[in-house]
Amino acid sequence: MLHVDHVSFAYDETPVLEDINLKVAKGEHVAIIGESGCGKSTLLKIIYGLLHIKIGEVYWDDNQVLGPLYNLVPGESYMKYLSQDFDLMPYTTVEENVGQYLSVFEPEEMQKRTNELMEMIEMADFARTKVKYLSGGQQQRVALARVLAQEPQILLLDEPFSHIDNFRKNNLRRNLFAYLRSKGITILTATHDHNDMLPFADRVIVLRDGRIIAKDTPKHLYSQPKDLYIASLFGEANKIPINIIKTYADTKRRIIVYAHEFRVSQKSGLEVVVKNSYYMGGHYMIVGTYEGQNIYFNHHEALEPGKDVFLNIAIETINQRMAGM
Ligand SMILES: Nc1ncnc2c1ncn2[C@@H]1O[C@H](COP(=O)(O)OP(=O)(O)OP(=O)(O)O)[C@@H](O)[C@H]1O
Repeated sequence: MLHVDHVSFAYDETPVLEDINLKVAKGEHVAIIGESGCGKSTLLKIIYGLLHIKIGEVYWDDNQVLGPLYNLVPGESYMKYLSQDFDLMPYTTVEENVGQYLSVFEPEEMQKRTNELMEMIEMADFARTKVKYLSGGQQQRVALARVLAQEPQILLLDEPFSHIDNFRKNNLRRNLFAYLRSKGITILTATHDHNDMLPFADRVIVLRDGRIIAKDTPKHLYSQPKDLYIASLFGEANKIPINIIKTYADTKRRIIVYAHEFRVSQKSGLEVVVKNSYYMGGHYMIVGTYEGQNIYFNHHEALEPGKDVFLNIAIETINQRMAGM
């Protein structure tokens, strides 16, 4: 088990992480999500032992992770960290990069594993290409295969798909996380893209300004977000008083409503004035206003700016959000 025990950290005077307490079981996949600058990379670097912490401790089972003051070579052997700068050997080939840490005493096995990993990242055709000639996305894929080749017990992934085009991303995510699960590797993925974690993570840690503000399953976090910050990690969302959507409700409590949960209604509901319509492919995202507050909702067609429309949501959605309050 990984145990981050009440860790606080600052690079200078400004606190970057405050009282981080986290346990991750063997084989578990935990996603760390939050806006840019909230401390995700810093947390992964601390877990890997790249930064010296004065407050708190990190353990993998009974081994304490010792920081750079104690380790000449950064990083722990049972752990691998895929950083945002890929740490590749630019003047050697894809194949050599992937196979670098595999045992040369079993050449056949080494070749088989290298091929398997190159297939997984869909780079077999580039086996003999020098890494410096690859695009950013291709290099990121090679970096992934390279850390996997080392079969760590725990893998720390920092924005692992940030440079990879959408065309490949979905397939790669599915292949990678299925592979890691089949090997029982514990995973921590830092991301701000919910697509990296909703289908794959067992649990999600939400960071805001260096603090953990939620720990939950992806499904629960999405369906009952505690606040607008959390909901906004999943897409456009609104926070509005229940009684302005359902006039009969005798509570001013505010609930989160995702843009796709609104239905445009002819006669009743929340009355908004349309400001803009944005084409999103399968729908339009409309920005309207209600008493000076922007309201985001989806609709199948664009709406004329200045038009008054009524928005409604299903009672089931209200009940679900109320249950989570
Ligand atoms: N080496 C450093 N020295 C000083 N401050 C730093 C250093 N690295 C990061 N920071 C600051 O620490 C805070 C957290 O940064 P961190 O990179 O951990 O955030 P993040 O959530 O991973 O962001 P992103 O999603 O953009 O990668 C930021 O305010 C950042 O400016």
